Amino acid sequence: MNPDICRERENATFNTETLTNMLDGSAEKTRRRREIESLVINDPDFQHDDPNFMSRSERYDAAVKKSSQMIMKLRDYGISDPEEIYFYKRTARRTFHEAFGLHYTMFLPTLYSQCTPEQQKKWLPLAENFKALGTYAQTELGHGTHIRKLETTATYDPSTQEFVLNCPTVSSIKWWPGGLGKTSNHAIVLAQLYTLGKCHGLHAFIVPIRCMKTHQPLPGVTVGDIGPKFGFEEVDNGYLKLENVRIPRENMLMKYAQVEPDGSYLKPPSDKLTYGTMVFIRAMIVGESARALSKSCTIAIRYSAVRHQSELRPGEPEPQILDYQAQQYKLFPLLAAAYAFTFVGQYMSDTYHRITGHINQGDFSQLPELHALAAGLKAFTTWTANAGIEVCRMACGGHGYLCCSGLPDIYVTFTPTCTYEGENTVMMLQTARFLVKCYRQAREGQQLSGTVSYLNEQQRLQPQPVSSRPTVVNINDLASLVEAYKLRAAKLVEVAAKSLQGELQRSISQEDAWNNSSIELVRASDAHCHYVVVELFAAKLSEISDTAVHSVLNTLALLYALHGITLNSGDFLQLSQITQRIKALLVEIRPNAVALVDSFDYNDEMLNSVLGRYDGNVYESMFEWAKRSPLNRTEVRSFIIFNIIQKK
Ligand SMILES: CCCCCCC/C=C/C(=O)SCCNC(=O)CCNC(=O)[C@H](O)C(C)(C)COP(=O)(O)OP(=O)(O)OC[C@H]1O[C@@H](n2cnc3c(N)ncnc32)[C@H](O)[C@@H]1OP(=O)(O)O
Ligand SMILES: Cc1cc2nc3c(=O)[nH]c(=O)nc-3n(C[C@H](O)[C@H](O)[C@H](O)COP(=O)(O)OP(=O)(O)OC[C@H]3O[C@@H](n4cnc5c(N)ncnc54)[C@H](O)[C@@H]3O)c2cc1C
Repeated sequence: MNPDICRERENATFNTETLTNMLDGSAEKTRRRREIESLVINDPDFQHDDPNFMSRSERYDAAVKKSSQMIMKLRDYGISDPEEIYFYKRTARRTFHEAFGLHYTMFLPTLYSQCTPEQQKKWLPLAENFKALGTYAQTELGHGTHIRKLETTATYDPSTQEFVLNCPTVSSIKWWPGGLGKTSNHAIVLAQLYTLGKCHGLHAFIVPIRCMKTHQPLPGVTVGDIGPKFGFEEVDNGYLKLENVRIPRENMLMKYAQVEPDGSYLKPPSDKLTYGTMVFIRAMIVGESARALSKSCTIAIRYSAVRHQSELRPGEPEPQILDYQAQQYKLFPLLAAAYAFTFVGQYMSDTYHRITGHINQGDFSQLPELHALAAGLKAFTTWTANAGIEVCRMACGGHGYLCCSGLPDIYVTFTPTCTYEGENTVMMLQTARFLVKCYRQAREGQQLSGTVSYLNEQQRLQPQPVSSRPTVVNINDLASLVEAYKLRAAKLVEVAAKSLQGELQRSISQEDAWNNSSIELVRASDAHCHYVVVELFAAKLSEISDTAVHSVLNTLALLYALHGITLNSGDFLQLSQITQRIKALLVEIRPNAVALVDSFDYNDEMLNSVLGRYDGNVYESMFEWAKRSPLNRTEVRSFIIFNIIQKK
């Protein structure tokens, strides 16, 4: 064990196992999680070489094999709890997505949430036993964001009680769905529903695309892989062109909307229920932001504890780079954000399941807030985590750029979260749409609830414009900082609403007014989400009984809140002493930095990083890794070429 990393662990002021148990929910949950992870770690089938030594085709084939193995093994172990399956899979797939990922994350959830009981009776056994292997095909070449303009059609033929699926133009070809290119034999296809000559907008259909026996594309189906991407190498994101493909009427997902045998259309309680799967994934992505950022912080902080470089004081030995204030200022706010997002991810998941429970009972009243919260937090946390992963990579110097550091793979796998499941700017504008509506309701005296109730509070307490009020902040008191974020959010929502109002008074259209206020609208959503994150971080602290853990997390929460103020100082009164306070907090966190990342409890296999190894023996393992590179399998590779060049 590297002596530096040993010393770091000896200097910690809290018990990492206590914090790990808190993050898991209990000591028993930690035990069980580790037990499941050890099933993968000790399984020779999952001991393979670094995918970075493989070609794309090899990586895809290996991913399909791994997905298949995981299915068999989970069955053999009798593991069926979704959370335990997740622990098993994330250990086996390490940093990468799995080939069957879309089947689990979108195809199955859509069947669960949008099929009638009869349809579930038919399709769930097929899908849960992987006879029907599916994806979620919504995006087209011409449209990803603006789904009301998707062009694929599903036209009902009452004479045969079938839908005829068509991609009428090149721009209507389905493009991007994960697992579509080579893996799936079915797809949930989002298409414009036409019946009795009328268009009823976007609906979901189960479309067989490959023969369940031969896996050959079915008649009228052109399907394939869209080619190499920035990452996601294990996933065959694909294209799908449908030409007069007929499916039975029963293949339209009819839990909410129905087409009768004669073609008559029964509309849903809300036309946004078709969008439900997207809300689910957005909510889950918040937790993915926490995991990607916490993994990156684990790697960068452990490496920074063992890396010695340069000179702090002349004549002294080279210090650990973690002792540089600049290195701490890079990494510790990200470590704080990783903890914040871990708690927000738990809150988002709980909120999603609570509200969808009400929706399943027919209460749709909280759907707008769920949509706004999932959209905003997905955008807010992925933007922060995406940038943070790059900061962690660069904080590791040259070795951070090696694939064996794990950071390039974390980055290229994570970065599309800023785009898929709702491009982040578009999502922030969706949240803004909800905030402006709530602001106007508060102005009219309506009582708001949930995460926007502060808009009432500000109106009631101080009717004068929010922006005119002084921001007095006690920088050592988290509650005071939460109030500052609340005031900032209220102020920026008011600024955005007033910008809209001002545009409208110039008698331009609602749409142009909206577009001309987009900068303020996005900033208002960002401020709202930032307040929600700070507020939830503070609320979590009140649940922590262990004083040592409470103290270190309180320090992190103060750092997160104060650092956020410096990043947005234009929105807060720039409090000059904040920078000094931040410096003091960095010093406070320094002895606990490694223990704090240890508490995330990522085993080396899952971390997949030579720099972030638990034992800190970085250089030896880097050298061993490099020697396994395919280019080093022969001592001489292109001698012939050199020979030719030398002869000229
Ligand atoms: C965890 C790891 C997973 C890895 C795999 C992930 C693979 C990736 C998969 C994908 O990317 S699937 C495709 C994802 N695509 C999108 O997310 C498309 C984004 N675009 C949209 O969602 C919509 O086009 C829009 C931007 C929301 C606009 O929709 P629309 O034009 O219909 O709405 P508006 O006119 O803006 O608003 C109307 C009204 O509807 C409400 N609303 C919009 N969306 C939803 C929703 N999902 N749920 C509930 N309500 C919604 C919106 O708030 C408006 O309400 P009011 O203000 O009128 O009350
Ligand atoms: C790795 C990956 C996996 C994917 N997997 C799937 C999948 O499984 N299934 C599936 O259906 N799709 C999938 N997608 C597609 C994904 O959902 C879309 O790419 C995403 O919704 C963004 O849409 P777009 O590509 O049309 O971007 P665009 O909307 O064209 O974005 C381009 C720019 O336009 C801006 N813009 C667009 N509309 C507005 C507006 N109203 N106001 C302001 N600015 C705007 C955006 O902010 C952005 O800056 C995947 C994509 C990726 C990268």
